[in-house]
Amino acid sequence: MTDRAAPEVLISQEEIAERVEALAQVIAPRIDNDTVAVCLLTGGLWFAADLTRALWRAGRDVRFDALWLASYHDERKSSGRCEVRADLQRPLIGRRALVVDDVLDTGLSLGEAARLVKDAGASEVLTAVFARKPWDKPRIEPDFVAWEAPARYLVGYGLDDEGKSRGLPYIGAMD
Ligand SMILES: O=P(O)(O)OC[C@H]1O[C@H](OP(=O)(O)OP(=O)(O)O)[C@H](O)[C@@H]1O
Ligand SMILES: Nc1nc2[nH]cnc2c(=O)[nH]1
Repeated sequence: MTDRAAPEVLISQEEIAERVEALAQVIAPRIDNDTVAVCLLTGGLWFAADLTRALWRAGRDVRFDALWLASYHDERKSSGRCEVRADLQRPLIGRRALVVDDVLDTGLSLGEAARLVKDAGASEVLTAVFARKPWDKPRIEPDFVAWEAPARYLVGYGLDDEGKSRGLPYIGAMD
């Protein structure tokens, strides 16, 4: 196994948990139990798992679905294209959707997901990201943001370095 330099911790495991809990309190009044949480795979999995459980504590037992999109592959810069690797599994017609992802950078992935969800017939599309990076003109402004991140290459809490480090319980910077 090759040892790499540990990432610089930007937000701790404890602070992530606090922010997810606080965000669920803000989101809960805007959704109902018929809302479908749409997790963007792969990176959104960790935040979506925590957020849906925090929403349950806030009184909302949402439905769950996932959409697998890929844009960065193993690069640190967006390819500018968003590939749909797997589509939604459940009917969305007439239901409110809450699209959940780990990070908003250029906004290409979240914007594309919101469009796909709307095209699938959702009555309303809300979007939530854990981290928002300071991109000049993102393609979409998320409805809910847990943490304003710096313009650095983030890893942990779903964010990967060529597939590694998604399981770090904190978010760190690699650059
Ligand atoms: O706002 P953007 O510039 O589109 O960047 C954000 C997207 O980048 C990452 O996905 P990636 O394509 O790396 O796939 P992954 O979910 O498998 O990590 C991340 O999970 C977001 O979906
Ligand atoms: N791992 C990772 N993926 C991203 N996709 C968009 N921005 C980032 C980032 O900072 N880190």
